Amino acid sequence: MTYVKNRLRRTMMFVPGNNPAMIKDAGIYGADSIMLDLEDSVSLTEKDAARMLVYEAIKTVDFGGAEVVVRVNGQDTPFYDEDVRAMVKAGVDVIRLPKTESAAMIQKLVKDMEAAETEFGIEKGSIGVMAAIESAQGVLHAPEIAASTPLMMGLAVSGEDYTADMHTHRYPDGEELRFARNMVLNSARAAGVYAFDTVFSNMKDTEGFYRETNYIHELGFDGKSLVNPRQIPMVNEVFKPTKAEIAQAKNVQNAIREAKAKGSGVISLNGKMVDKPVVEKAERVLATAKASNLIDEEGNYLGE
Ligand SMILES: CC(C)(COP(=O)(O)OP(=O)(O)OC[C@H]1O[C@@H](n2cnc3c(N)ncnc32)[C@H](O)[C@@H]1OP(=O)(O)O)[C@@H](O)C(=O)NCCC(=O)NCCSC(=O)C[C@@](O)(CC(=O)O)C(=O)O
Ligand SMILES: [Mg+2]
Repeated sequence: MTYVKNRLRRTMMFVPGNNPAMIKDAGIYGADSIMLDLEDSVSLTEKDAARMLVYEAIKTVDFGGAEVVVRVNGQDTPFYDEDVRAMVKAGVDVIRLPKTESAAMIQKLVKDMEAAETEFGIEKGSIGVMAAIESAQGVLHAPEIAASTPLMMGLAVSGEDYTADMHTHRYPDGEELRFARNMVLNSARAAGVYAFDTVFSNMKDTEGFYRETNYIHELGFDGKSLVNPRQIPMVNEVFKPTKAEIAQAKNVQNAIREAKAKGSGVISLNGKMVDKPVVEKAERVLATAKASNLIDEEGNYLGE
């Protein structure tokens, strides 16, 4: 497996690391990233067995081209050292550190990964890291955490632990997460890394899931942590650029090409100004459309 810094990461599905049936089939649902969990979905008595299972799975299971992320146990637990060592040896793509509260915690993770890479003769820097922001301290230090290492792939908001730390609960309107979401997203963008929204745990509330996914898509998140495969197509639907958005993005690209040929960086398209930020947004729409197989290399629309 190989860590790729830039790729489509709309859906990151948690898979409990002690559940062989779920792990075996995790690749069939089309998640962009599969997150094998050694932390809170695994009971204390199963930590060692889950680590061995996840290690074997990374070596042998076909995850259908998904990126493979492992959430190790926290640095304040007796499981962390062996989790990191085993996952580096297995050749995971990305290690997710839970309950990250400082840049120093990520720098320790990178050091521990380097030690394991040396031990097992693995190329340095071939595994990415990501940080879960799950507390008031984590949110306050999100800017430094995001910029703590060139290996940083992204930051994730973790709404369940965060709301516990803030002495509140999850509510349908998401007000309790507003500050954390904005801090994490802004910190990720400032450092040039990915931003992931938190899990939505009520599988029966489809309407609420769509509402939350639309909201975080509008804010600018790259993707969402998920707990169930039924959530994958719903996120993809929300994140998919429409045919009209793709056509508009192509018009913007053509218009700016024409403007540049005339020596200008700004032009009007159907009465609206097209300048650098508009072009950047159009490029992002086309990159997502391409990665979602909605257009070919030449930009021709391929349809659903
Ligand atoms: C929720 C439920 C029990 C529902 O079960 P159900 O059985 O009712 O589901 P069904 O829909 O009926 O399943 C249909 C078929 O899909 C298979 N299937 C289901 N889920 C699958 C899956 N995840 N991976 C692969 N396969 C799956 C299933 O095996 C079946 O396969 P088959 O029998 O062959 O048809 C189940 O999904 C599940 O266990 N989810 C993962 C829970 C988890 O990991 N929690 C920890 C992470 S959060 C956290 O820690 C908080 C956080 O840290 C987060 C942060 O940091 O962001 C924070 O602080 O906020
Ligand atoms: Mg958590």
